[in-house]
Amino acid sequence: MVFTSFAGRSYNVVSDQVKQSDSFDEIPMIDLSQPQAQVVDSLRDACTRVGFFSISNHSIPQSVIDQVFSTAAEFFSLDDAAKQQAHFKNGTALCGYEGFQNVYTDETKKPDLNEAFSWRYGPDMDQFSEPNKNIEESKQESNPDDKKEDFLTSGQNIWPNAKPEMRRDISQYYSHLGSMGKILHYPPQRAKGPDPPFGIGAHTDIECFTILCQGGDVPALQVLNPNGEWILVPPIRGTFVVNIGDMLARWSNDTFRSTIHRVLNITGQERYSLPVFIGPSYQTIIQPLETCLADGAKYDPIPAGLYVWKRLAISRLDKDEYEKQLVKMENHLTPAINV
Ligand SMILES: O=C(O)CCC(=O)C(=O)O
Ligand SMILES: [Fe+2]
Repeated sequence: MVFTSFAGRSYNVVSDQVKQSDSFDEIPMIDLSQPQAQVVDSLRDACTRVGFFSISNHSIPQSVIDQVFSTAAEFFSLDDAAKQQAHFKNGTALCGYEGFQNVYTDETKKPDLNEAFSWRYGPDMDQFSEPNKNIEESKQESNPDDKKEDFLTSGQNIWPNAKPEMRRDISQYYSHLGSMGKILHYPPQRAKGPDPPFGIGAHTDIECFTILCQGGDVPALQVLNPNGEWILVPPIRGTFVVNIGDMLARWSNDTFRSTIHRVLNITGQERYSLPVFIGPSYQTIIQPLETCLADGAKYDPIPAGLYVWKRLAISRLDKDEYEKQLVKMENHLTPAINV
């Protein structure tokens, strides 16, 4: 069976001929309190063989995690108008609220059965909006000639007016991490029948790596092993799941694996999760590292920001809007590749 992700990656070919030592049937757990050399060995194995691992003893207080999940559940239970006010189409950074079936993640373009809210971190992202100011006030204060309309490097987050404390709780959680964060809500879905929807369709992540917290005890995240079997990532309170994304796979010339995963919530319970996608500065050129070129470079250099923008925009904007914005984004980000 050949399985290409939305990114069209090729090593995600799966077959029943794979040697056992090259496959996996469970997600490794790495205890960060172990001696450093042991942690490094476990990381190397997990990143090169599996592309996914869980971490324990990470030192982020459980109370901060519980608080952000309770804020998330309250936000998703607001009425639709309150959530639409923070819709990503009201901003410039492709961040904000995404309703059910607004986005597709897998290559079949089947809409995802989740709603989500995402934001980015950066000193510029919130400079116009005090915690309780709404987006209209924020827009009036911004200078239209300013480069603030540029995507990614200096766009603005939008926060829902109906829940001002959401920004505080998310920022507190986020200050322990970095890059772009998201909260997702997956309703229970039907288990049987032809062509079932997915909470998130099969995909690989875009940035370098993802740190994901699964809320509650709702097993639904599945990872594809090289034998073509879907392996469950069990939710374990007090741990995070970490997975390699496509940028780090490109950077390491596929030494590190960016592994296909999906969400199927057939537990009958509501599920919430909180991924943070971590990458380099959006001006960085991602080019296979010299130490990983034994088989020749598999990828051309790309500017990180343009890569992220294209991957996000293709499943969120209609064709005309995508083409229109692409020109702007290429102008904004392409010079960096010639440096
Ligand atoms: O909700 C999850 O467990 C996974 C989310 C995910 O894969 C993503 O947002 O890229
Ligand atoms: Fe993902």
